Amino acid sequence: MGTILERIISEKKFEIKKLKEMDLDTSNSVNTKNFSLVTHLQRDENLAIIAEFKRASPSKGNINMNLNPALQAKSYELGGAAAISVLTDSSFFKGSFQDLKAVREAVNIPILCKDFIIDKVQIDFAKHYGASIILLIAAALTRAELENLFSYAIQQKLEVLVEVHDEDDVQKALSIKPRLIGINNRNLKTFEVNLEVTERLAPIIQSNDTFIISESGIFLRNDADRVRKAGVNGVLVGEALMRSEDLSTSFRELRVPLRKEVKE
Ligand SMILES: O=P(O)(O)OC[C@@H](O)[C@@H](O)c1c[nH]c2ccccc12
Repeated sequence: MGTILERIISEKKFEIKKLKEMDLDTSNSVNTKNFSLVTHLQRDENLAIIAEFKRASPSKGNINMNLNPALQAKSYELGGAAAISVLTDSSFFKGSFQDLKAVREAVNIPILCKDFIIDKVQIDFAKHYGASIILLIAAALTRAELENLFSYAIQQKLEVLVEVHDEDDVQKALSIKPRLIGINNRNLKTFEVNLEVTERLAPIIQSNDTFIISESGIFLRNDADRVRKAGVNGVLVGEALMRSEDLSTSFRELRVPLRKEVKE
């Protein structure tokens, strides 16, 4: 059986074979327009929100199967999202590259291709369908693989969010000096979610050149405040926004000021 992460990775190996058999017509690529999340984070005075389009997940089952990706993405942009994350994994999250493309055509902010990337061909597809940022999960890669995929993505002019969940991942991630590190509060082996993970790991990442994003399990202002205090620049939010019946209120709740002492 193995952990969910192991199961996903073995499914990816199979998908990668299929991607390699397809001929990507790069003359027909979606225009990525060079949007930069790093540039956004350098200027944002509030907690930045990466809003995720996530129809379903292995831990929660179906979250919201009725939403249109382009319309939801437009509402995220209007609500003040810094970037949009789109799940492209189909087997476990019911996403697709078509969702990514639909979102790219609907908004003018950076888009993160959310998938389990272990091969360059997935980076080519992410870029082709309009991603400006890709995710690399430290726990799914050796240090050498992480380094290779990271430099390949940078050559393709993509930004990279390196995801960590424990101290070993952090050491692996820091060795490649990424500009964006995501701390996943959800353990991809057990599904357990705990914001304490951000509180533990953010202080050991602190560096002027690296922006930190706290990922998963953020629903309320209290959660946003808690990770902001731990020193992060932004949050990645899926379920809370996919279930929200009033997105502008949800965004207002989560966009807490980065420095508490700044008062108007
Ligand atoms: O729906 P949540 O709890 O707000 O979580 C969003 C996001 O962090 C989560 O979808 C995620 C974080 N890292 C991942 C890696 C792969 C797939 C999904 C994820």
